[in-house]
Amino acid sequence: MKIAIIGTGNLGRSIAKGLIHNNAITTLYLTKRNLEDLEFFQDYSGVFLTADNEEAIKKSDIIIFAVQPAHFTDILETTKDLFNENHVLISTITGFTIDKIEAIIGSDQHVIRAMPNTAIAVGKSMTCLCHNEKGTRRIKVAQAIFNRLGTTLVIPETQMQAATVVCASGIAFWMRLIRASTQAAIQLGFDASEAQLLAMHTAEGASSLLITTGNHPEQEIDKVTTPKGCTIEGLNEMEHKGLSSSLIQGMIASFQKINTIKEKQI
Ligand SMILES: NC(=O)C1=CN([C@@H]2O[C@H](COP(=O)(O)OP(=O)(O)OC[C@H]3O[C@@H](n4cnc5c(N)ncnc54)[C@H](OP(=O)(O)O)[C@@H]3O)[C@@H](O)[C@H]2O)C=CC1
Ligand SMILES: O=C(O)[C@@H]1CCC=N1
Repeated sequence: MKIAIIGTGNLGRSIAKGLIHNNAITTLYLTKRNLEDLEFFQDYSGVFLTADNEEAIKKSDIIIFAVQPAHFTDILETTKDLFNENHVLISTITGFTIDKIEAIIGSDQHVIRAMPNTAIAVGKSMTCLCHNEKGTRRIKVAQAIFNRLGTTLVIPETQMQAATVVCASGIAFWMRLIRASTQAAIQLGFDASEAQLLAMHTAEGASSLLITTGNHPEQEIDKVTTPKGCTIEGLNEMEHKGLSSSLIQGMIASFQKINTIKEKQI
């Protein structure tokens, strides 16, 4: 696949690493204005670095846009005449609706919005996708790409903001939970690196149990909670202190914020 990433910052770099490590490219054009921090990618065959978005678009079929929302309008305005029938345009840009994209480039392009997360760098992104009417014909192509880099779910566009909070911001939320678990393990006597190892792999194990069995979390919790034991003691104390409520309220606050950003910045 001939892929271009327009705006190779934090997310774009993660996508590039995932594509390279999963052999998902024939050529990969990476663009940004200042190319210095992309030099790491120069050693990979088939990967080209350029500050010229037009060159990258002309030489690619799948165009992944990963710039900040404030830059997207200008980039679309300056490149829209280059898009042709072969192009699949994938936008990862938070809050930038299909309507707004079509208002600039028209409705005759395959447009897909993707909301991946930075775990795409290690092939473990939960990526939500939606598409315009024409994009219906290419959604399978986008799914094929992102399925090589994790798991995908096609959703209505109206759920994209919520998906951003749950999946993209979600990486940060889960990191904090793992860090807190690490801090507790240190207090319980493990050194820092051991503590992080225990926290990371326990989190991975919990997640893998649900993915593999399809069970509800409470079914797995029931298997761990010995009556009068230490697990239920710890769980109940966490809930008295508001663990679930705090996580839910944080995600609702994040969702409220994303809707404000959408109104003010785009
Ligand atoms: N970070 C995340 O986890 C996620 C981010 N997103 C969305 O992805 C988008 C990118 O986020 P993120 O990677 O964090 O942002 P970054 O700011 O890290 O990356 C954006 C990159 O775009 C480059 N850029 C700016 N203008 C241009 C231009 N005219 N042509 C080419 N490149 C340009 C910038 O580099 P330079 O200044 O050198 O040009 C910069 O490195 C955002 O819209 C965000 O909402 C979505 C899901 C997850
Ligand atoms: O924090 C943000 O606003 C963006 C959207 C998802 C990840 N980063």
